Order: sequence, then C-alpha cells, then structure tokens
Amino acid sequence: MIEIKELGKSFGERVAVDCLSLKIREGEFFALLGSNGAGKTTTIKMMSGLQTPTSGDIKISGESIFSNLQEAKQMMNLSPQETAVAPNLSVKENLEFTAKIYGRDKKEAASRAIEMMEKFGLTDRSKTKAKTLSGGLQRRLSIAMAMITKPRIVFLDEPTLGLDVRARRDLWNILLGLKGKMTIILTTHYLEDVETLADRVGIMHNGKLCALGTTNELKEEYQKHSLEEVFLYVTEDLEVFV
Ligand SMILES: Nc1ncnc2c1ncn2[C@@H]1O[C@H](COP(=O)(O)OP(=O)(O)OP(=O)(O)O)[C@@H](O)[C@H]1O
Repeated sequence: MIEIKELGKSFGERVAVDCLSLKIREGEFFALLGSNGAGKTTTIKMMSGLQTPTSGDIKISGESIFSNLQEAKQMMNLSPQETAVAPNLSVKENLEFTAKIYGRDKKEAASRAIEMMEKFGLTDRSKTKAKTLSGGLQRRLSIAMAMITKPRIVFLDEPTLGLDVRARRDLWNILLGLKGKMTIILTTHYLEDVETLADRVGIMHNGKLCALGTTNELKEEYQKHSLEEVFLYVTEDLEVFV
C-alpha cells in the first residue's frame, strides 16, 4: 500500500502540488490524469524519490520513503516522459545496463534482458543502437528498462506520448498483461484507454486532487456518460485562464 499524506511541492511562488492525499493498493493500476501543468509529473517524481516534497509524506507499507530513500528506490522504477535510453547502446545493452545499476550480476542481467526483449517485442532489435529505433520502439525500450528490475511499483509518465495508434495499442496490451503483477501508476492524456485499463483514476487540477474513483464511480458521481466528460467538468475553470 502506498499512502500519500498531505503532499505539497512549491517551486518558489508556484504551487505545483497542493496538499495531495491518496492511497494506492498493492497491485493496483492507477491512472493520474490532469491538464498540462496540473502537477502529475511532480507528484510522480516525488513518489519515485526523485524530488523532495515541500510538505507531507509518502509511505510504502507504513514506512516513509524519505527515511530510507535508497531502500525505497530498490522497489520501484520510473519510465520518465522524456525517453531515458542511452542512444549509443544497443537495445540489449540498455537493458543489461539498467539491471546492473540495480545490482544484478552479469548473468542475471543478460537473462533478464532476453526476457524483457521477448515480453516487449524487441528481440529482433537486440543489437540495434537505441538512437536508430523509431520513437515508439524507444518508448517501449524505456518501459522495458523500467520493468527489468521487477519493481513492486512502476511509474510511467505518459508512456504513449507521441506513439501512433497501433504502437499505442500494442503498448497498452503489454501493460494489460502486466496488470495485477505490480503496482502501476501512470499519467496519460488518453482518456479512452484509461477507461478500459485503469482500476482507478485520480484527476488533478491546479496541483490538487479533485476527483478520485473508478471510471464508473466518477461517471455516476458527476452524472456524465464518459470519463472525458467528467474530466472536462472537474477541470473546467482552467479554460478561463488559458
Ligand atoms: N523544476 C521546476 N521549476 C519550476 N516550476 C516547475 C518545475 N517543475 C514543474 N514546475 C511547475 O509545476 C507545475 C506542475 O508541473 P508538472 O510538470 O507536474 O505538470 P503535469 O501535470 O505533469 O503537466 P503535463 O501534462 O504538461 O506534463 C507547472 O506549473 C510547472 O510549470
């Protein structure tokens, strides 16, 4: 169980995340939604220990991640918005490199790399340098790298950003296969995908969590026919400022 309590993050005068409280179950597929600048990436960065909160706390199984950050980082991994592959390394080398950073020996790193290439449909690209892969395949590699350490919790920041329809569908199918096997927390702007995949959805607006529940619960609560309608409703005042 991840427990976020009154989490806040400010950059100077700007409040990026404002008193956010949230519990996420072990094995849950949780989608964090919100308009541009709502605070999703900042939230994910704090949850994965990459940014220090201004206030509040994040606990995993009752223990604050900030009391032993190194230990907490061992059980989670992040695929950031900007693809984090090493351009001059091959697909296999990128995967092995990540596994080694997380303390796996050479043999285990190699076998895990093979396993991940199979799972993510990258086997025939094993020796291809990452920089020559298409954007979609780089994204897939980046996610495979986040998964190679078999984290208990994985954060995916807009995993389908810039992908074409087929690549996006393929990736969602891969994620569907991983559902329940680890806690997956992702941000995305593709609401129709979330509607079928996520166990629960949180919608952020101006740094605050303003809606939380299953898609059906949210549709019922706000008397709307789709998640998109709910989203537009709860983030409505934004339009005034843009
Ligand atoms: N390092 C930083 N320095 C200053 N301001 C920041 C920094 N990082 C984020 N912000 C600000 O915090 C707010 C939240 O940003 P964040 O990236 O978390 O939003 P987001 O919901 O992920 O947006 P998007 O959908 O566009 O990725 C924004 O106003 C952003 O400009």
